[in-house]
Amino acid sequence: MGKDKSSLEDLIEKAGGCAVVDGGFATQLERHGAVINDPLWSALCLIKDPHLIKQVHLEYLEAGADILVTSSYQATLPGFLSRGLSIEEGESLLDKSVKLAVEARDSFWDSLERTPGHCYNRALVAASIGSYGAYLADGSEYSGCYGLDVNMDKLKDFHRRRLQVLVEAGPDLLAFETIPNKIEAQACVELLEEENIKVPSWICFSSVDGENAPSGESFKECLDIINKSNKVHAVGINCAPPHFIETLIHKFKELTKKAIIVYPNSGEVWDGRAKRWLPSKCFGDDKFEVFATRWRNSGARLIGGCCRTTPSTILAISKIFTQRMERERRSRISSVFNLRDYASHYNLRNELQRKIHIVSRANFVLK
Ligand SMILES: C[S+](C)CC[C@H](N)C(=O)O
Ligand SMILES: N[C@@H](CCS)C(=O)O
Ligand SMILES: [Zn+2]
Repeated sequence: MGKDKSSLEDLIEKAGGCAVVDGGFATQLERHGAVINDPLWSALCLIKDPHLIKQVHLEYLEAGADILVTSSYQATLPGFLSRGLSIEEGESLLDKSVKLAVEARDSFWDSLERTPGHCYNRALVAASIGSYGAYLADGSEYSGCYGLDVNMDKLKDFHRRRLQVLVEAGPDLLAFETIPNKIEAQACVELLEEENIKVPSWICFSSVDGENAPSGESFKECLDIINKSNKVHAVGINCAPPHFIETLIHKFKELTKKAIIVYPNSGEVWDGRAKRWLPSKCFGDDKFEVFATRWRNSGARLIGGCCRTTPSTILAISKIFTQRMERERRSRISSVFNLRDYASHYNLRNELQRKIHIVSRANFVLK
C-alpha cells in the first residue's frame, strides 16, 4: 500500500522538486539592531522583542522562503530557568516561538489572496531544536565535545520537554539543527520514537572539515542510525561553509534515501569564546545563486541559508528556482503543443486515409 505524502514531500513537489528554506534568523535580527550577545542568543528576542521576530519571518517569506525556521534554536527550559523565569514562563516562550512564525505565515498567505498570479507556496513552519551544544553557548555545536558526563539519558532529558512543548504548539515540521555528533543524533531519533511524534522532522549536522561530523565520527555512522527511523523525513547539513556542501550532498546520497537538506552559513567561522563571527572565506548572494543550482542538481531537495545569510540570499536562491520552474513549465506546455500538433497531424492523416478508403471502396462498388 502506498504511504501518504507528508506535508514536506507535498511542499517539495509544489515547489518544483526543491523547496527553499529561510536564511540566518539571528543574523537578520542583528541587522535590525537586536543585541543577542547572550547565553540565550537569538532566543533573547522572545523575551525582549517578539515583534521583531515576526518581522524577520515576514521578510523571509517575502524573499520566497517555503519554510520558516522558528526562533527556538537556543530557547531551552534550563536556559530560561537560569534567567530567573519559571517553567511555565519558559514553556510559554517556546509556544510563542511557534505561534509567531505561524502568525507570520498566515498573515502573509492571506495577503497573497489579493495578489493574483503570485508565485509563492503556502510556507511550512519548522520548529527549531538547536543542539545541546547550542544551549551550552560555548560553540560546542561546532566541536561535538560535550564532556564525559554527557550520555544518552542526559541528552534525552535535555531535549524531551522542549520537544513536547514545541510539538504541542502545532508546527508543521521539526528542525533539529547543528547536531555535531552521533550520540545526539541517536538521542533525537530515540526521542521521536519514545514520544510517538507525528510531526515530520529533519536532522541537520554541522561540519568543520567537510567530511565528517564535528566530533570526527563519520556521517555513515550517524546516518545508519537515522535511516532506521521513519519519523525523520530529511537529513543534511546546516551552518557549515558553502564550499563543503556539494561533496557532502554526494556523500549523503550514497548513505541515505531520505530527502537531503542543506542550508549552509556564509563561510565565516564562529568564535564561541569571543561570541563573534571571524572573517574568513565568505560567500555572497551571487555565489549562493550559483551554488544553489549545483546543490539542487546534485540532489538536494531543500536548500536555504544559515548564519550570516539574509533575505537577499534567499531571494537570490528562490528567484533562480522560480525561473527554473517557469522554464520547465513552458517547456512542458510547448511539448504538450508539439504532442497536440503531432496528434492532430496523426488524426488528420487517419481521417484522410479513411476517406480515401471510403472513396476507393465506393469506386470499387460502383465498378
Ligand atoms: C549557531 S552559533 C553562532 C549560535 C550561538 C552559540 N550557540 C553561542 O551561544 O555561542
Ligand atoms: N535557525 C538558527 C540556526 C543557527 S545555526 C538561525 O538561523 O539563527
Ligand atoms: Zn547557523
